[in-house]
Amino acid sequence: MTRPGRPRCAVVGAGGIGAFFGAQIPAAQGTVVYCARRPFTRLRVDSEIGPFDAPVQCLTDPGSVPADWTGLDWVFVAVKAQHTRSAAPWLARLCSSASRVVSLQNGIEQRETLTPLIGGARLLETAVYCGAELLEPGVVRQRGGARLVTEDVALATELAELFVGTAAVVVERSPDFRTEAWRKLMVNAAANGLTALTRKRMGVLRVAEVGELARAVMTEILPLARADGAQLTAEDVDRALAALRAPGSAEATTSMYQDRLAGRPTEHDAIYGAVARRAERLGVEAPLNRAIGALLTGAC
Ligand SMILES: NC(=O)C1=CN([C@@H]2O[C@H](COP(=O)(O)OP(=O)(O)OC[C@H]3O[C@@H](n4cnc5c(N)ncnc54)[C@H](OP(=O)(O)O)[C@@H]3O)[C@@H](O)[C@H]2O)C=CC1
Ligand SMILES: CC(C)(CO)C(=O)C(=O)O
Repeated sequence: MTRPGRPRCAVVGAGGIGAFFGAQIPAAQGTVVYCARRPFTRLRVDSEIGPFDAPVQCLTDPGSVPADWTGLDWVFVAVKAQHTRSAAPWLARLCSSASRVVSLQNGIEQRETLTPLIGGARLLETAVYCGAELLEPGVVRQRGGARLVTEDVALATELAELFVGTAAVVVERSPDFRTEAWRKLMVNAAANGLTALTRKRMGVLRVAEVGELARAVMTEILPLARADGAQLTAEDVDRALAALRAPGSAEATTSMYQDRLAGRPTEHDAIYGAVARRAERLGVEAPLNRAIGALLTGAC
């Protein structure tokens, strides 16, 4: 239930993104509990504005969620897509129709996946632009800006209010979230797989042949995105590629690169698998995206 006073928030998956955005909620705006696999007792974020510590309350067992927390005000989902099902017990304990759930996950299938797991809660999807990495439980390194693009709905306004007073987070409401979701998927399809497969940072896209491959991967997505109602054009590909290849991005990593380097499973199904499924459904070809997905499946 929504209680008087500060909203209560939970972050399910206290990794780079979950811990970073949880730490950005000012204490005056809400209390945050982290639902994690590995416990931590302090939360330190190292960002370009300097390191700061955030208050920590961490749980590692969904069974330990107090009964009166069901219907928590805000629940942020920040596990990798392949772990959403394993996080279902947290969502079952925390969510009711009174809750607001924010997906911070990459991909275009969050609504489909999360809706059956969140007890009728209102769901806000986001496209997350933020480079964050969990160095160890409770220690996050974040670089560059932190932007959440959402639908232009009342829930997004409430989300923006939660971050009032936090210069580090921008919540941008878009009148055309479908286009924004596909734009983000297109960026992920170009950047995540190619950095993960080459095991190189974003600067690898500045290699001419790799940059051309990234362009082809994104261009292949255009007709699919348009068949799905998104308004993306070749200029969007140009802009996205220019941003990915900017000299200032060369040292940036991607979440998939981080997982590949650490020997963890990668989130390829939420990116390339999603492209393949949508292509199948809409009768569009996507051989390059399928090939990258297949390579990552083999690599993991
Ligand atoms: N990192 C980035 O820069 C960006 C990431 N994203 C997206 O954000 C989402 C989160 O990514 P990111 O933060 O990088 O991922 P991380 O792997 O850093 O964090 C995910 C966290 O979820 C935890 N987890 C996994 N399963 C469970 C479970 N069943 N219950 C509780 N916790 C669990 C993991 O635990 P453990 O630590 O034990 O593995 C990990 O700490 C992804 O969808 C990603 O694509 C989007 C934009 C940028
Ligand atoms: C766009 C990018 C590369 C960083 O925000 C990302 O979404 C990721 O690392 O998964």
